[in-house]
Amino acid sequence: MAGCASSTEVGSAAVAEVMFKGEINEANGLKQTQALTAVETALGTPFSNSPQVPPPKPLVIVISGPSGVGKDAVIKRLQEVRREFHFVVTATTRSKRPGEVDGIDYYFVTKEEFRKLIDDKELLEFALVYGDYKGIPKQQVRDCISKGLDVVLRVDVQGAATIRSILGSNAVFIFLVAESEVALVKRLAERKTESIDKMVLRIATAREELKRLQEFDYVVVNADGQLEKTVKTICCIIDAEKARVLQRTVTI
Ligand SMILES: Nc1ncnc2c1ncn2[C@@H]1O[C@H](COP(=O)(O)OP(=O)(O)OP(=O)(O)O)[C@@H](O)[C@H]1O
Repeated sequence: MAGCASSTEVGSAAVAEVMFKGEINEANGLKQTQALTAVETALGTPFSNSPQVPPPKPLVIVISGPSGVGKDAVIKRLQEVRREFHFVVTATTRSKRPGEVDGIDYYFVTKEEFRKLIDDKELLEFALVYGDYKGIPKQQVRDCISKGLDVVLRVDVQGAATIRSILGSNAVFIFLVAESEVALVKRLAERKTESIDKMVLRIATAREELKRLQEFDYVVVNADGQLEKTVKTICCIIDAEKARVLQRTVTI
């Protein structure tokens, strides 16, 4: 009977078998360390203590969606719950507003500096917004990736398309939607930042943007009063991306 065998009576493989059947104890004289040595001997190589897989690669996560859907609100909350992420700071040519801090709210640059960034192809994407330029400097993303940090970008749907043309499937693209158009309108109205004309433009644009949903990897519904759930879903997506066998690799 296997339970009665001693280490001198059985071969290494048999000892291993005994051990894994849970039949080893001090009483039968076979110490666990001896058994493990026997397993190693049977295997022919020592047990390895190295991680079984390399650490996950840093991610570039692009959060997009129509105006008013809640991109800023979601990112603000994400910043609170996942402090290890780097939230890219946009460069802008507009002048600093009271309370804004250079390097935290925006990188405030001159039009000449911005033009040089465009000429040097050093922007992931840029847009002219009400006469001022806004863009995402590539260097910030490069610096984070080289330090192994995950990067979160917040862009409109057109901006996401531009980034996709540069990074392809190497970034993770998340499309935020409201639960309905009515909910989106209500959210924009409650924000009280839009005139009627601007609301018309934003909702008409949102309809067009929704048609581009297929270009994204994930869609997350940011339902009314459910900001926490939205952020939790995004965290789950990021965790799942970290567990992918084929990791995305960003090079820019
Ligand atoms: N889940 C939610 N439930 C209720 N209100 C929300 C939710 N998410 C965001 N909001 C509110 O909706 C309004 C629009 O959100 P936010 O400004 O974050 O949208 P945005 O997508 O960043 O818009 P834009 O692209 O125009 O800057 C804000 O007043 C915000 O507080």
